[in-house]
Amino acid sequence: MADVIDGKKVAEDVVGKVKALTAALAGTKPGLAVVIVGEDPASQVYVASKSRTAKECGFHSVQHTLKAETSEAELLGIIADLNADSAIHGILVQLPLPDHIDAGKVIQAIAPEKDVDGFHFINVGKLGAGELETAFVPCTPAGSMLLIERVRGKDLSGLNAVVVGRSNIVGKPMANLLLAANCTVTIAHSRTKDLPALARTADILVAAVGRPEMVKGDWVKPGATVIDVGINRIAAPEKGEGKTRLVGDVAYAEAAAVAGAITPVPGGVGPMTIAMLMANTVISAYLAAGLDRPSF
Ligand SMILES: NC(=O)C1=CN([C@@H]2O[C@H](COP(=O)(O)OP(=O)(O)OC[C@H]3O[C@@H](n4cnc5c(N)ncnc54)[C@H](OP(=O)(O)O)[C@@H]3O)[C@@H](O)[C@H]2O)C=CC1
Ligand SMILES: Nc1nc(=O)c2c([nH]1)NC[C@@H]1CN(c3ccc(C(=O)N[C@@H](CCC(=O)O)C(=O)O)cc3)C=[N+]21
Repeated sequence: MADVIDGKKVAEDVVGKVKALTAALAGTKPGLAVVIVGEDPASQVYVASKSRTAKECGFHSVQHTLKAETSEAELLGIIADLNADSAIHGILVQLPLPDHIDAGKVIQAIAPEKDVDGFHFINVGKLGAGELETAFVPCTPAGSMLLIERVRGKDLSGLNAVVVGRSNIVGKPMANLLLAANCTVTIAHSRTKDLPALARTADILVAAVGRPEMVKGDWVKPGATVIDVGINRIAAPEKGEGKTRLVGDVAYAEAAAVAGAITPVPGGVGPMTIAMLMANTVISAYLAAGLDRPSF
């Protein structure tokens, strides 16, 4: 049976480090602004969790909850204000945005030095160029890398990594991080041929697809490290009528019988995403104060 990678525990370690760095930052508090447009209930849960963790870290935390009808111009105005506010070191605009707002335009309006999501082209470019020392790396892939390092150590040289999914938020930055760590990386997507056979070549298999339990046990190489990024809410009639539960993109029980180590859902990558947002924000505050960049 695979070792279960305890993302909650590793996230607590990261948050503990953020707290200590915050306490050591004389004079200023790291400031995080989270902007949410509309009332998507899942988004509300994540945003509440981000604000709670930010307060726990000792941050100055502000949340802008805007009506679903908010115009793009209004949102861009708020971002301009946050860009200019010296008490704010990190700005996160919760995605997805309503259809009448151009999400790309909004993301590129965030000052790159406050882009703690790592979605601005400046940060995307730095990651692509391997400039990890100065980039903000997207939180989910950054957190996934810390989990992989906990299992395999920091030296991932020569390992075969397969990333299933090529989104700008997860798949592509994940692949770039694994490449920077000297893995041999393959990115798979909806047009990939014989995905099960490709997945079986992976020493490190990352699933970021958004399809409940798609990755089966016989897709997993014995002993592989499996990182399940997927968060899917599905019906759970066994828990009662109308009840739901969270599952990943990996058929957990089957995969755990074969893998060397695996992340659960919930309690795997999800908590790491929030922890790395705090890490990026404290990094931003240190840089703004002219201090050395802390590492995680
Ligand atoms: N734990 C966390 O903190 C986070 C979790 N998530 C979760 O991760 C998952 C992925 O998110 P995200 O990257 O934003 O999703 P996207 O929908 O943006 O991307 C999904 C990717 O999966 C690929 N794909 C879809 N179907 C298949 C298939 N049948 N076979 C192979 N590849 C396929 C798509 O391919 P193509 O490009 O060809 O369409 C695409 O590249 C979701 O469940 C999301 O909820 C996301 C962010 C944070
Ligand atoms: N600009 C932006 N940045 C994001 O990072 C971002 C976003 N938009 N939009 C939505 C996705 C999703 N996301 C998650 C964060 C934490 C959990 C998390 O903590 N999950 C818990 C379970 C939570 C539950 O029970 O619902 C877990 O996996 O254990 C999940 C998903 C960040 N995202």
